[in-house]
Amino acid sequence: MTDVIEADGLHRTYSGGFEAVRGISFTVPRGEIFALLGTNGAGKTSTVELLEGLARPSGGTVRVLGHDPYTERAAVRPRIGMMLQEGGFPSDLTVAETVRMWAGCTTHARPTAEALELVGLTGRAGVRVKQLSGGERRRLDLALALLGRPEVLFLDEPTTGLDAEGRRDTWELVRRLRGTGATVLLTTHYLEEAEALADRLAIMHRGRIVTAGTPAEVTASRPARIRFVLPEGTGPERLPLGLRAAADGRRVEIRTHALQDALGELLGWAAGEGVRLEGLDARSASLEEAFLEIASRADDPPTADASAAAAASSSAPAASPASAVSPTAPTAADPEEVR
Ligand SMILES: Nc1ncnc2c1ncn2[C@@H]1O[C@H](COP(=O)(O)OP(=O)(O)OP(=O)(O)O)[C@@H](O)[C@H]1O
Repeated sequence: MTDVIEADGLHRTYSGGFEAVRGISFTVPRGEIFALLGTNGAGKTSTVELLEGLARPSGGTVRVLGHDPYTERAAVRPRIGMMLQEGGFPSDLTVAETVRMWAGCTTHARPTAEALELVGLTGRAGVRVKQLSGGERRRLDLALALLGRPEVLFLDEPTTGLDAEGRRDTWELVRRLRGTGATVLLTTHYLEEAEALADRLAIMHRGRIVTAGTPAEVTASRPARIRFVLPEGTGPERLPLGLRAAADGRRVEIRTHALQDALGELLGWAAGEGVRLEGLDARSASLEEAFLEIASRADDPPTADASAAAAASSSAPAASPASAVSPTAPTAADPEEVR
């Protein structure tokens, strides 16, 4: 499969010297949905803007559809769709007028009715933008991003502000677009969104990719968890040796990479001893746990990023130690950003 997005050792340093993106590398093949996750301020939007060609990296290279999206903008722009975190529309235009205005600047634009239908805004065509709800504005944003039938779609938090139904409609639409061969890179704060949609994902923290891979690969490295409460009079010391994990009084939590074995041992012991395990709950690791563990980390040394991400996904290599520079060491000067 051809890689339509290639980021190699990307850095972005803002004026003032703050390095928001610290040497990240990943590739996205054609027809894949790739999600960038991370805490607030992790550098997702800063990265997406580099991929969209809205800013020039201060280090490293970006290729979208084989071109540099910043220096070869004319070659890339007609083939990509962008949904920024905050779209700015003239608020007095109606929804349909907004789409028509945008269509005027788009090569081979979809008909207005088709674009509105895709995002479920047909019934709101005559409504002024200022009267739309936040979720409807997000959908209008999406309609504009889809107008030019893009081969590559960048969606920065596409479902923020949408209700549960709107979110699911958007997921369905994104899947349909993938079905037509589009490549989608999205950022999201919703872990279930990444889990439901993404073929692969990367979790960013403080400007670096800490882990990357399929949702299953990312969670596989985390231990599963068994929780239960022992009955009165049964102390955790009575548990089989291998299961005497972190116990807080009668409350027991066991973390294990062999869930079936541990659960089998526990249930066998409970049956043999006639012990009832209250509130027994066994679950595999979730993306949320992986995310929270990463989010709680202090600023890791760059080398830790490289090994973690490389282990998680060979196709999404992390920053090489050589390319990870000090956050206070900008490479050049520029009025708006250090390039
Ligand atoms: N123009 C700017 N000048 C200086 N610093 C900036 C600028 N834009 C963003 N930053 C900083 O860069 C860091 C990364 O911001 P970015 O918006 O890329 O993060 P994010 O992962 O998209 O966060 P969020 O989830 O909150 O949208 C933040 O610390 C932010 O304050």
